[in-house]
Amino acid sequence: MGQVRAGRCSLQCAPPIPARRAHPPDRAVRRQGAVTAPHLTEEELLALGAAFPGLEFDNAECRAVLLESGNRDIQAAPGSGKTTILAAKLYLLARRWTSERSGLCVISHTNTAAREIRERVGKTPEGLRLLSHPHFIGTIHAFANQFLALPRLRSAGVQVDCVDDDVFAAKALRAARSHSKTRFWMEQSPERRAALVATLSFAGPGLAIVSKSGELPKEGGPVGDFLRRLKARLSNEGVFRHDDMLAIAEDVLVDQKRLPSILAARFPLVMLDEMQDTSPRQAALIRSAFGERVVMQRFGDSNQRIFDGGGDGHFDFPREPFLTMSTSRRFGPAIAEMVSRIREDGPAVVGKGPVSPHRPTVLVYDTARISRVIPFFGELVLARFDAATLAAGQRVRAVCARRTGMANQAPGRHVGDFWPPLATPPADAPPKQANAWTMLGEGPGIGAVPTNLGPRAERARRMVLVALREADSPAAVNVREPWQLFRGLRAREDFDLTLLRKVCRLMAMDKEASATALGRSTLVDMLYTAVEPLLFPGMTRPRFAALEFFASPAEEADAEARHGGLCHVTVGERSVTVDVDTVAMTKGETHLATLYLESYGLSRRFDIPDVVPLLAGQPRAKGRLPATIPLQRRHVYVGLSRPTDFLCVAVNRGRLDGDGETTLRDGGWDVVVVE
Ligand SMILES: Nc1ncnc2c1ncn2[C@@H]1O[C@H](COP(=O)(O)OP(=O)(O)OP(=O)(O)O)[C@@H](O)[C@H]1O
Repeated sequence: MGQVRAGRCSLQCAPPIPARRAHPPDRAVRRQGAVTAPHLTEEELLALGAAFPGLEFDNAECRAVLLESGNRDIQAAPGSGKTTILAAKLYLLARRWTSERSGLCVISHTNTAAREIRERVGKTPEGLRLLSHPHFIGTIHAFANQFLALPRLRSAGVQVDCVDDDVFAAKALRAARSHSKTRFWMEQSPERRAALVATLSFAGPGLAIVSKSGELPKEGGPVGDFLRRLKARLSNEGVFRHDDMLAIAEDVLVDQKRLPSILAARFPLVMLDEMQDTSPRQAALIRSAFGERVVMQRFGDSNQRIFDGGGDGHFDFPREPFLTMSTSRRFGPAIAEMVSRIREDGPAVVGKGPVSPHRPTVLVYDTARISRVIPFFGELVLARFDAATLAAGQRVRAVCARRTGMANQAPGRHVGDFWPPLATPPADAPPKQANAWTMLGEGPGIGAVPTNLGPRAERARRMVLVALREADSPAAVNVREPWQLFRGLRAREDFDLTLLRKVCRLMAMDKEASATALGRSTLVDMLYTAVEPLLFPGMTRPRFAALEFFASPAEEADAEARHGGLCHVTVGERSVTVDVDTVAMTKGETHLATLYLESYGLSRRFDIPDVVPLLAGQPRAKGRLPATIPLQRRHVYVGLSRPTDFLCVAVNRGRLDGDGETTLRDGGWDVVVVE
């Protein structure tokens, strides 16, 4: 079984940072312990004017954040420029950074946010330096993978093929169904037990094998033992769930006691973005990775917390005494007023962005007209903004808190009710598989050193191995590593490796080869020619090319899905595109105009009807709210705080009580009926 045993994972202790021999930790700590976060001065802030023309940094709250050099939380209102200030601060720090061994560590919650920071930082030559060693800008998962879990797995001899919940689920379910006792057990309660199998995971330090969807059958029985062996086998084949990597990272931290000193020397200053959506478990992981020795600055907005982390601990952001950025640069006073009414905590948002002449508007629709809601909003936008404003590139968006939900309620329950192309895919949609083009891509470690030919060549060889496995080639049976495959093939007299080597070299050297549909089909064709003698006779060229493994990469699928969210609205000669999506996918964005679509939440209430009195500026009801309500309201808060100029909210007429429209009008909203 290799390094991972059934029941418990016993990965060997690994030095956490691969360069350990070159920089023994103790020496590194002593030598690098002197590197501390630079203290920025008022004079240095003057450089921001030239580096970021058009932005202002003279606000007292902004300056306090820029000059802060200690451990501090920053609670920032929506649109207050927290991402902008973070990028400006990184630019100033980059100008002062001289160490080649220690770097800045910037950790965010989502890939989108990490990319946004990297793009902004990369706009200046000084900031560009932060995009490579010794600095790190990436997600929590990328950090945990790159510095904790992957080194541990590598030193235990486990090669990681993919970290993907869907791929894991597909493989686990396939294996479970081919084991007769487990298949019989699953048939007793198909949905629940399939979920148990699909989410087999490692848990906590110690790496116990559990399921995220309930209790596993006990060890000692045929099914319980099989499932534990299955998890161990998939791990040894290099297939993991995202959560596994966090658990492995936690495990490393428990038995590598010197790791926090090493990481603190490597990264004396750590900045955390989107802190509100970092789960308590992730926050604890970061805290124990760096210990108390680093300076840690955490940016976020507790009012925008829409991922609750599954209740895995106490949420401690912002910690007193924290700095505040309460002034929004995104919108003016009218939108700020509406956004403030719905906030959970803290002072009102001050709107210092552009003063818009367009009044916040409620769109009231009858159920029969629900499909008109988004086009109607597009028409209002066309009536309010000229062609030049629309062409300037700021987006027009319709957002909804819920992607799915089948409640027995009048439509308006989720985004698919308003925009059917975004309705959930059918439950029997095929599960995601390992993907050739993702494997050839740049990997999960945003912020890693630039990829060189070695790792790319290794990825190409691994891609060949997995392709052979997916094609059920006898040559891949019990072969775990690419070098084993190639050594075996070299020894065979009936197989000529020359062409296969050529294909691998092409995939490694020509990054663009897999970037287009034509390039990808050419590669698959060449690969087939090279490996044909290793395949079953029935595995014809078209069958090989049709393997799920060679499907278009995720980005293209995403792009197609995104296309499904676009609503083009034309009036006369002019048109506008309304881009429809969920709140979770649009957080952090700035729009010209935003339509917030009501939805039916986990609280078993509709979000907008539930907050009509608040939206109208009436005092909050006293008493405790059911636990799910604040989360639902925070979605409304995030959605309402996106636009610079025009804010709309859609609500079903049947859900507004008799006084609803009057209440909203009295509270400063225009109310328009959807025609
Ligand atoms: N210092 C500044 N001077 C002028 N405009 C600014 C400044 N900072 C931010 N802005 C503008 O305000 C808008 C919001 O900025 P940004 O996205 O950085 O805010 P944020 O606090 O990260 O938002 P959110 O919390 O809602 O995601 C952008 O249009 C940005 O250009």
